[in-house]
This record gives sequence, structure tokens and C-alpha cells, in this order.
Amino acid sequence: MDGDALIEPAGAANGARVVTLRARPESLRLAAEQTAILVVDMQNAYASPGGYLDLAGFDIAGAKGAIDKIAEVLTVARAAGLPVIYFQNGWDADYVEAGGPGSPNHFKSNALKTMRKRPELAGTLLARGGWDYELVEALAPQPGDIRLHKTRYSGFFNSQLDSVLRARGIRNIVFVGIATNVCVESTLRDAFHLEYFGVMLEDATHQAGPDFVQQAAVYNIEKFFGWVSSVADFTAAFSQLPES
Ligand SMILES: NC(=O)N/C=C\C(=O)O
Repeated sequence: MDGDALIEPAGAANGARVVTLRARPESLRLAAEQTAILVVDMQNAYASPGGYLDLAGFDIAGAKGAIDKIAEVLTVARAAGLPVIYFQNGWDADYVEAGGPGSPNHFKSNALKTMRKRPELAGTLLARGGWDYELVEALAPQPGDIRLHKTRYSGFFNSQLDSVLRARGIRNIVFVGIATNVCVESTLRDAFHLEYFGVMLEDATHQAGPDFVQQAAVYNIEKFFGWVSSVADFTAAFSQLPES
């Protein structure tokens, strides 16, 4: 633990709807009115057997646990009046947004590579309108939630996220979702560069790759880009709030 035991983003000091969230390396004083939940890519592609990550050979055994934890977070967040923002990652049905051979995405996306390797899957992975792109049933958005689309790993790139957050006065982003080391970390890094305070609930995430990539992402976030907390600590902090 560093010397500073408590971080207070500007504007959080006063008011009834301010909580202390236990986090590493420091706890955070957060104003509910400045805090949103970002649910990263909880689609069949990333969290369901038969979805893209599973078909591409990644171990998704931990995804079910993340789904259950995210459901807990969303119940607490909605009761506390925090905005819930869902991201869905993917492209149009013709894959124009994927970029083609002029884009590194064409070569790095494991979804595109899997479809090239297995032509019977062509058109099925991460395409808007298909099952793979849809959010998992257990985390169906509720009225008032916000749904955004993104075409690359960072949710800030070519998306409406920054405008949606700034229009609501959001300064703090609570991250949950899959994959910790790809879209969650990419978005949290960009949040840092755009002056948002990012905190990841580590047990409400799951990685794409071996366990060490989860640990590496947690280390990077804790040490360089933001804060790391848990669903229990989030619940302890935000379930005590008076109604907005
Ligand atoms: N949602 C993610 O973290 N995605 C990771 C890999 C991919 O989309 O290919």
C-alpha cells in the first residue's frame, strides 16, 4: 500500500451520496453522481460456450463466475442510481468496420482469424445481428441502461463513450467485463489518459489467455492506470447510499 491511503477525485468531498470504496493501492472517495458502471463486452462471443473466444481456443471456464458477479454489481448500481453503460464489441454483418487487409485488426483479431481458418464460421463471429454479438441473457439491459457499440478494443476509440460520460458529469468509471487484459484494460488505459478515474472490480472480470495475463492486467491497473477493487467492497460501499 502506498503512502496515500485515500484518494478523493475533485468534487467528491461533500454530499450525502459520497462513499468510500476500498481499493488498491488506495481507497477512493466517490460521489455517486460522478460514477458510472461500464460493462465491457458481456456478449455470447466472450462469455458463452460456442462463442468466439471458446471457438478460438481460449478458456472461458471463469466467464460464468464473472457473469454472476456482474449481476450482483448491476443490482447494487441500479438501486444506487448509477448509470449502467453496456458495450458490445464487433462489426457490421459485412465486416466493413473490421477494417480489411489495410488494418492491423484484420491480422490481430482472433475472431477474424478463426473465421478464415474455419470457413464454415464465416459471417457468424462478432457480427451485429447474430447470436455471438448479443449480450448474455443473464445480463439483459434494463430500462434506462445505455448500450454502446465499439469496433476496436478500447471503448473510447471511435465511440460515443466520452460524450455520454461528459454529458452526465461522470468522472469515475467502475469496470467489469471480459476480457480483463484486452478490452477492459485498453478502455481503462484510455480512461486514464482522458482524466477519468478508473477502478476495476477484479472478481467481475475474466481474462483471454492464461491466469498470468489476469495478474499482469491487475498489476498494470493497480500500479499505473487506476485502482482495483472487488464486488464485495463495491457492494459494501454503494448499497448504503440514500436514494438519488
Ligand atoms: N472484449 C475483449 O476483451 N475482446 C478481446 C479480444 C477480441 O475481441 O478479439
